[in-house]
Amino acid sequence: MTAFEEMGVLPEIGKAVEEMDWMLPTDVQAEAIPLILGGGDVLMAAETGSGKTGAFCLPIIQIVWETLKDLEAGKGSKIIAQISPHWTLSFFDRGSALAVTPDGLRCQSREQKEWHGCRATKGVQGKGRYYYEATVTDEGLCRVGWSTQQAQLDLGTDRFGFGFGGTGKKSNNKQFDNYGEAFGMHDVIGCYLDLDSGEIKFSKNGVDLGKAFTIPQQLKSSAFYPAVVLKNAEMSFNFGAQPFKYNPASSYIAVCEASKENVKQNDVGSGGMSSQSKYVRNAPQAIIIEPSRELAEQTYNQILKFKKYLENSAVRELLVIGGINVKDQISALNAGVDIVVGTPGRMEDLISAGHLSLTQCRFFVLDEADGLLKQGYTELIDRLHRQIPKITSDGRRLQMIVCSATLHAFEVKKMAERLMHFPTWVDLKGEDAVPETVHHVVVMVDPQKDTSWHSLRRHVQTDGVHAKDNVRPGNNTAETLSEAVKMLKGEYCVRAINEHKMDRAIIFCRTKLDCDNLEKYLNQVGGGSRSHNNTYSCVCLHGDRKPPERKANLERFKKQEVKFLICTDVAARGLDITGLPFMINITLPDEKSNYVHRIGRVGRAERMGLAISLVSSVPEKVWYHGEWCSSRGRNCWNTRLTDVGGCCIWYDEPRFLAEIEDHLNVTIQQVEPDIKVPMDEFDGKVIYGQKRLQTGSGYENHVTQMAPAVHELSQLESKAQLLYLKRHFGKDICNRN
Ligand SMILES: Nc1ncnc2c1ncn2[C@@H]1O[C@H](COP(=O)(O)OP(=O)(O)OP(=O)(O)O)[C@@H](O)[C@H]1O
Repeated sequence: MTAFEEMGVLPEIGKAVEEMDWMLPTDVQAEAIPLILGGGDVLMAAETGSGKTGAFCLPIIQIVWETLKDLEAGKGSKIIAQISPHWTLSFFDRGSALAVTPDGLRCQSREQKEWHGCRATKGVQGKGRYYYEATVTDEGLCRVGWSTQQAQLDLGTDRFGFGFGGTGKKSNNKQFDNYGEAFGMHDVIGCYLDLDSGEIKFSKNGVDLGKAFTIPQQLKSSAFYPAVVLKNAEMSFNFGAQPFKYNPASSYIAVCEASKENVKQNDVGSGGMSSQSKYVRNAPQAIIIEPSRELAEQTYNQILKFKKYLENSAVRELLVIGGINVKDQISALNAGVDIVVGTPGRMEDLISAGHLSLTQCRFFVLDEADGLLKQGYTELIDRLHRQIPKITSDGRRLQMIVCSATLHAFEVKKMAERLMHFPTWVDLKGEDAVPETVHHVVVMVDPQKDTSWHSLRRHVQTDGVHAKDNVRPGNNTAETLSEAVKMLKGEYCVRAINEHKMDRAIIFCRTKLDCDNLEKYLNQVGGGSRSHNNTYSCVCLHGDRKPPERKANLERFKKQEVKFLICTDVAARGLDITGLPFMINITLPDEKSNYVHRIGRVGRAERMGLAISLVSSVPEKVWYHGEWCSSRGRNCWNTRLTDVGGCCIWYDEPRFLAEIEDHLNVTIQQVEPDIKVPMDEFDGKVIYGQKRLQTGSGYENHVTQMAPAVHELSQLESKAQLLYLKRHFGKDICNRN
């Protein structure tokens, strides 16, 4: 049995995971997998590269697969069998978008355009006077009442159903007439059925609204079932097992107290699901939202690996991102899909056009949740969440899973309060932490001390911010020093590469233009982009590159066809490049959590990594194109500052460095401009990109180090014992010793 199986993971999934060389679950996996398998909402805050993707994908695949197997075998939820002897809403005799809680006493539909209904598991016939209560528990449209088994679930639209709706209308056979008064949130509707006189009536909050219907002669011998129909609404039911909020008139009894000979079982469901609650093809069980295309694709690929040994590979997954033909995605959705992984924009397009349905969704996953919220997707997430039924079609509760290495953001906590139910935090290190496998250092770039920029014959093309300024060596204006920093950073980048003999590194720049300029420069110093011996071969990954190019560039870097990947923060989160040893920050991010994510591209899966950040000691003037910039930066030459209508700001890296240090509660080690990293500063010799060398147990060294302390401790112990003996037995015993 694999370690994963011991946590309850299916053997087929355990086998696939073992094949990936995952022998033991990581800490976050060990905590989160059982919680998700157990049905909980989980907030996962664990450091970069700690295996969060597996922690949510594995249990989701397992539950989705088990549900599919149950459906195939014609089984409903296991919960149903336990509660069927009682009066509840039926799990089977219901519309496809209507969900029922496991106790069968509350139902909900989030479908906005159609009505979805449900009947109770039992009805009454023959004689007697019966009563039950229905309470409105969420805003929306609802109708309650009684119907026979022949009636459609859309109560009141044929002659077999008798309903009372929230707008103050009674309805039977599509005849809607004014009755009583309107009702809404928190109102309790009493539903009366008098089989002796053949009458149906209702009450609102205990007030009798008078006769609503006379039961036609031809239906008198039929069984009548409590029935409800909802449009984006929720109601809870009391058939009499609990005390009623408003007791009925004395001649009426709770419907659940009807004598046996008057009770008729609802026969829909004994043989499986009703035609109305059958599986909907384009309604997946899991929706996983990722902040970037690359990350969505990566998660999708992991799912493919995990499900490899599941029988017939029954679980169908779909990648929903821009850059892929939407028609193909629509036809894949129509063919049937169980797990959808994608970016928010394309996901919402497909949902709002009706191609992707949320009615069967039971897992709503937000990977890199703080990133999604910071990108402005709060409303979209809330909107999608509103559309997902909170109680799933087989009676289970919607599970929401939220994760990131930097989850302790205010907006995440607010969202959790708003959308999640009793979530469990899996938070192994507290506030955002950097993995021990990541060595991170900063190099100050000081153009006043390092004047080598005066005489550079060749340098990286700068972003042009100072094109109209009088910048030249010897003129120590802020603009000149800023331009000097830009030139020096190109040099320091090459120096870092050379010093550490880097043949693989991810390099982060602040803007797309900076990436393009650095790409050109590295290719130039390396001997040209087409040269086979290009020592600085590189590619770019940023938002201005077309999706196929982004994908191809990432692939080339992963396959080690090129040495360097130059990117903006679009690649800061989640990207997993096996054994990546080095990372360079040309400029620090202004968002401190992004520092954690960027440096977390190295030091993953227990391999060591070195992250070097270049930090300018003086302010650097940089582009900042906001919404006010009509071209959003393209060919923009407005070098005035933003506060006077321009598109530039002064970037203060020492301040950002201080903020990052404060946030992480560490002082990041500074190294000299030669970028030599003294190994002893960390923990002995490491080879970046590889797992820490296992030099035995490490105890030999440990014993030598501990020896003086142990000796001192033993002396103290003997002193303490002597003192004790003196106190209790006087001098004699001590002298005898
Ligand atoms: N149990 C395990 N044993 C060995 N390797 C694992 C295990 N779980 C995950 N990994 C590997 O660890 C690496 C990082 O995993 P993953 O990408 O899920 O990290 P993450 O926590 O999501 O990081 P980030 O916060 O950067 O997104 C991957 O290469 C993955 O294959």
